[in-house]
Amino acid sequence: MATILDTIVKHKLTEVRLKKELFNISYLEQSSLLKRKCFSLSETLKNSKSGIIAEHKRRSPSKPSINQKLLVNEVVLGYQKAGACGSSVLTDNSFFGGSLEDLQLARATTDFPLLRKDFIIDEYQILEAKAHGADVILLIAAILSPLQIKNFTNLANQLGLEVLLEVHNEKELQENLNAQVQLIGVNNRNLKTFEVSTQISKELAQQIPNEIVKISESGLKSVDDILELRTYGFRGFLIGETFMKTENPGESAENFIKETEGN
Ligand SMILES: O=C(O)c1ccccc1NCC(=O)[C@H](O)[C@H](O)COP(=O)(O)O
Repeated sequence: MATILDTIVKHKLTEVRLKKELFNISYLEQSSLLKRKCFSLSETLKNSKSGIIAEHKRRSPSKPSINQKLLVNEVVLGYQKAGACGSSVLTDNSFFGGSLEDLQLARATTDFPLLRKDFIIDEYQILEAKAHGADVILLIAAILSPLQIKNFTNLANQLGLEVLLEVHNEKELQENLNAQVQLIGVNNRNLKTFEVSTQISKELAQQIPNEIVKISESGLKSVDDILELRTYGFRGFLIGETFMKTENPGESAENFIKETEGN
């Protein structure tokens, strides 16, 4: 049976092919954002006490409606004021209701690291990420070969972008340890069943080399989750729904961050 990732990737292949026909590389090269020096998420996390990366997320395959009404620029500005280390902005439209315009609005409003959260399967999307204001791209090991991850990382790094490599099991991690990424994220959400457990972060933590910043992603709800994962060496924590499901995600993030910094 096809998994949600299979479905998303199938859709993404068509989406990117059509986009490349409509807007070729020289169109992206006109963006003034391409010349910009990126903010470093890995350095920000190394120097942060809380390590929170707060996500803008309207909906997802596991939650059809999280928060559809707030403006992306207000949300990410709230996150920056709250003291988050950066923000993740979903740019996939079909499954998450996000867009590249969201990323560009977030860039225009903030001056902290922005992660383009999407399903990258083509080099075109990496240039597109920088051209719309991203500092970091996500590469998902479950949908790419180790060679693609190496090549995509090289291109991203040449553009000044950092790479967050997402893994969910030992094989995905071990196969890609030499890819030269700056950040490795362990996804606590099983994308086949949508079950969430921080157990996988705890199991894989020791296998991630110390020079790569460790991030735990998804399903993080409480300050206790953060305090426990810190003891396993995690420096970054990607949180979406816990903040986005509230009326004021910035305020929720601020309270959460204050509590993590106090402990
Ligand atoms: O969130 C989903 O349902 C999902 C489904 C399929 C692929 C990816 C998915 N999520 C993307 C993410 O990585 C999360 O948005 C991110 O880690 C934040 O997670 P959470 O704090 O649980 O909202």
